[in-house]
Amino acid sequence: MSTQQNDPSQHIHQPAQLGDHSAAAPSNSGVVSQATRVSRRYGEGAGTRWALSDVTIGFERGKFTAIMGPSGSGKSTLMHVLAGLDAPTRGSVTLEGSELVGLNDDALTEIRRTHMGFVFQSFNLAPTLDIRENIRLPHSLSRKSAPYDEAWEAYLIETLGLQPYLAQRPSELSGGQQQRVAVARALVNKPAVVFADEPTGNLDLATGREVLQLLSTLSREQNYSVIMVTHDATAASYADRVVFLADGCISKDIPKSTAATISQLMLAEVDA
Ligand SMILES: Nc1ncnc2c1ncn2[C@@H]1O[C@H](COP(=O)(O)OP(=O)(O)OP(=O)(O)O)[C@@H](O)[C@H]1O
Repeated sequence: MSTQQNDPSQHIHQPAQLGDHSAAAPSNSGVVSQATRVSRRYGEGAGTRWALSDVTIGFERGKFTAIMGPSGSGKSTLMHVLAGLDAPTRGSVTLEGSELVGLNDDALTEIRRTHMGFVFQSFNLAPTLDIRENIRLPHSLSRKSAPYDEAWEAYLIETLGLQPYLAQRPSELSGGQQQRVAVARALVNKPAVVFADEPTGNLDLATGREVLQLLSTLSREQNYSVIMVTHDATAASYADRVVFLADGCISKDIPKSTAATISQLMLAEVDA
């Protein structure tokens, strides 16, 4: 991997402010999550590292995108910035046309609970809650005044095959079962976007495929966007689009491809 860094400070760009969506996709477009000229710097002086350098990318509703790239290329930073978990040094990040940059932590937390879902490699279920309580957690924690959609919960439980486990604790379930609970929890508030960080990393091959198939089918059916960070070319082959990062920049952006093609492109990135 090249250590050459693209210094985005050469670009003069003022981030859009709250209510000013001039730099963002309009909310009625197909783009649900958008980063515009986003840079993220870590450290100062000689130790400066640009984890992201002037990245512009939009993610469409109903589309499943995989983000790939060598270790240290900026995948997690991009996902964290898109989810409002990390603030960019420069640039604009919008969700459904609304600016996230500049919002305080409480506002970002509420947006994450009501408009985003998260699926992690390590499942991250609450160990003391039973499965039904875990599925309902994003709704219980949010200030959302909308009534809980029992029919939607029932659909998720049925589709994900969770009925037999509802009264159990996460530790009593297998990894695959726990990840299906995490998928239900991620979808319970009908998010605009689901962020998945290596969602199959702790699953066997068959269970991993099942989880990816569910994420992909549900995103199409329910019209939410999935943004998945992965090192696994097979997992990325379930996506409608594969974006490659290298040294904090987007190096390739391709439509749905086979695992073999994605592997070859990944190898080319590592060798570059
Ligand atoms: N909190 C931090 N402090 C300092 N540098 C950081 C921090 N987080 C990330 N970086 C640096 O930013 C760059 C991008 O990191 P990032 O975690 O986004 O890469 P990644 O592609 O997700 O890597 P991996 O595949 O290994 O998880 C790396 O050089 C990393 O060392």
